[in-house]
Amino acid sequence: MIEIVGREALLRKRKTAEFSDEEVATVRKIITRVKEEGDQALVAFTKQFDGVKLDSLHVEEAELAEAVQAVEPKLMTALRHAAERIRRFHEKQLTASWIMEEADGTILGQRVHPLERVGVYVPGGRAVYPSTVLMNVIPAVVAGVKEVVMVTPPQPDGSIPAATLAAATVAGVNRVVKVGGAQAVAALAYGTASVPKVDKIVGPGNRFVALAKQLVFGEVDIDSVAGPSEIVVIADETADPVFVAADLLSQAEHGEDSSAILITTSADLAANVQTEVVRQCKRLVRGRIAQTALERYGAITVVGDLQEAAELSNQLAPEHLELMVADPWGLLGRIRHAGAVFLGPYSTEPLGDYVAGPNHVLPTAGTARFFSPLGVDHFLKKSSLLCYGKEALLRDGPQAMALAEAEGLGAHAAAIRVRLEREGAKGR
Ligand SMILES: NC(=O)c1ccc[n+]([C@@H]2O[C@H](COP(=O)([O-])OP(=O)(O)OC[C@H]3O[C@@H](n4cnc5c(N)ncnc54)[C@H](O)[C@@H]3O)[C@@H](O)[C@H]2O)c1
Ligand SMILES: N[C@H](CO)Cc1c[nH]c[nH+]1
Ligand SMILES: [Zn+2]
Repeated sequence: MIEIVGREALLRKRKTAEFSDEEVATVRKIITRVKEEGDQALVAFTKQFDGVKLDSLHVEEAELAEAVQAVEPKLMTALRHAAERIRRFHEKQLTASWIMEEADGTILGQRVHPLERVGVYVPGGRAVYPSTVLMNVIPAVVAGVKEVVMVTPPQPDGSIPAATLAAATVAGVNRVVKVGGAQAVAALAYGTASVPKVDKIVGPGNRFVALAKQLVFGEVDIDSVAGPSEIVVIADETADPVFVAADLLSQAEHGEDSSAILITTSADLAANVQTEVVRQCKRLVRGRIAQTALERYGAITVVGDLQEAAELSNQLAPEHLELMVADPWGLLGRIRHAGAVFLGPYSTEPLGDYVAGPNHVLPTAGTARFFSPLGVDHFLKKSSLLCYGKEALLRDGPQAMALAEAEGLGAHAAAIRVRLEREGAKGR
């Protein structure tokens, strides 16, 4: 079910952030209809794609309170435990405004402000993701965002899973709207009667969601491409095949479009993991999904040494990278592109998905080359601050005028010259 292939074949299985013309056309149509018809389009698409006809897209306060009562106490405890660890990690990311004062009294600086209203996409579809609610919302709350609007697709009975709503309450969401897919992204970008227009849309989702976010970028800001889940494991002969197989399956079970790759220096480990994956997959509730994902986007490859393994992994720039080798800290220095790196046999990826604290919304499809994990910074924006005095103007003004003249921008030069002349200094 998971093939052992050569390096070239493995690279051919690599997923990219590209979309087909057909996908682009579909999502453009959805966006245009939501822009033109507002809630009416949201209701129609929810009927078409989620199979439910809704009279109201709103989740009422009472539904949120009921959800907290409805979920098992064990789950509430886990949500609060995870929320606390996620909050603590993200508080370390806060950046403060700052100023620098020069000897002549010039003050320069940077002011940091939270965004005012953000939209958080929480995937629904085939799985329930309360952890994704925490991971998206807590950094926004830590940053000081005033209003967090959460969108998520309804289930066939029109409800939102209680665990998702309970997580929204724990995390501090202000409003929940029952709508998913590209239509939800369009609603957040342009605003409808039920969905307020936001400044930024964050959160993972399937290809329709990821593409819609890219298409509305510019109208609003977006975080990054966080699409179908991925894992790469680099393992040597010391790795336990049971652990490696379990971790590959942990991401493969997300969806038929997930990818799971093992790069190893040991042919024995490769064969053992292959057998182990088959054995463990049979026991999984979502085994069918994992199996399809592994057939499509899964692979094992044997390389000559760990340096080659690290280079191959850097080429893939995976969302999650596990280093199951004798000296993971030694290998870390060779890793340049990965959304999150897990070191050693006990740092299994699902700990990062749920409770460790770092964000699980990570760049996918090779975009870890340039995108970072979702974090507090995504919810902050900065303004620069400049305050000149007379002395500094006399020093810098002539230099600025020379540059303005080189650019042929006379009014720029004149704005400085009138001040220099007022001070009795020669404008040029
Ligand atoms: N990177 C992360 O942090 C992270 C976290 C959780 C989930 N995920 C990923 O998010 C994805 C969730 O996908 P999902 O599909 O389960 O849920 P989803 O909420 O992303 O998508 C469901 C929506 O897709 C739309 N849709 C479905 N088929 C369509 C079609 N043919 N045309 C137009 N729209 C259509 C529908 O509107 C539906 O509501 C998975 O790939 C999973 O791996 C990633
Ligand atoms: N592994 C996913 C990100 O790729 C996040 C997640 C949510 N729940 C379980 N896992
Ligand atoms: Zn996961």
